[in-house]
Amino acid sequence: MEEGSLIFKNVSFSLPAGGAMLVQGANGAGKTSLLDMIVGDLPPVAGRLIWDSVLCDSGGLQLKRWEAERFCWFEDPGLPQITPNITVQQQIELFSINSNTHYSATHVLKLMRLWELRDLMTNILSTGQRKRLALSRLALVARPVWLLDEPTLGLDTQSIALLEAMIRDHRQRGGMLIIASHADIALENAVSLRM
Ligand SMILES: Nc1ncnc2c1ncn2[C@@H]1O[C@H](COP(=O)(O)OP(=O)(O)OP(=O)(O)O)[C@@H](O)[C@H]1O
Repeated sequence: MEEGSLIFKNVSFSLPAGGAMLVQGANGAGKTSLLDMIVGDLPPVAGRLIWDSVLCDSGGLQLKRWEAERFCWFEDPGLPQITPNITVQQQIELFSINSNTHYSATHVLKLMRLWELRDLMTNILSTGQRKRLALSRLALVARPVWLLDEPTLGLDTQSIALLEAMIRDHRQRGGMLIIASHADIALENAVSLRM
């Protein structure tokens, strides 16, 4: 993209508590950029984001503060969230620090099929195993909005089913979800946004 060119326009959506939106579009359509905008990493040229009837201006700092409080950001491949040279269990415990989790570390290790791997160093995990470890942060950090960018890449069928179950649980608790994905993922009553 040349500097100053428009990636997308006329994008509008609203989400209620428990709502989900699936963002789809060709490579380069702007799906990741939209998620960056919501977080506040990328100020929009025009437009507005309203949260709980409060207008968020495009000040990145303000939205970054929101990110810390309100969002759980998961970006493929999720690897920056994984700390090298510690065990899987230690990583789960790190994710749990200062979190208001609904679950124990043991529960999440079992839930994410990481229990057998708990003493392995994060460096030697396979792609899908690392991805499952990164996704376990979703269960450990209770946030009202999940922003997921291609979360199923590298996951086997069983792990995708796990993710779908986590999403259902999150939504039943009133959590919201915005997901950019090229893959089919089971989402009941999801709003679809085509870019
Ligand atoms: N930091 C940046 N500076 C300049 N252009 C960028 C930057 N980040 C992304 N772009 C461009 O913005 C456009 C949208 O990129 P984006 O990553 O949002 O697309 P996407 O829909 O998520 O694509 P994909 O399906 O391939 O992941 C692309 O043309 C990309 O090259």
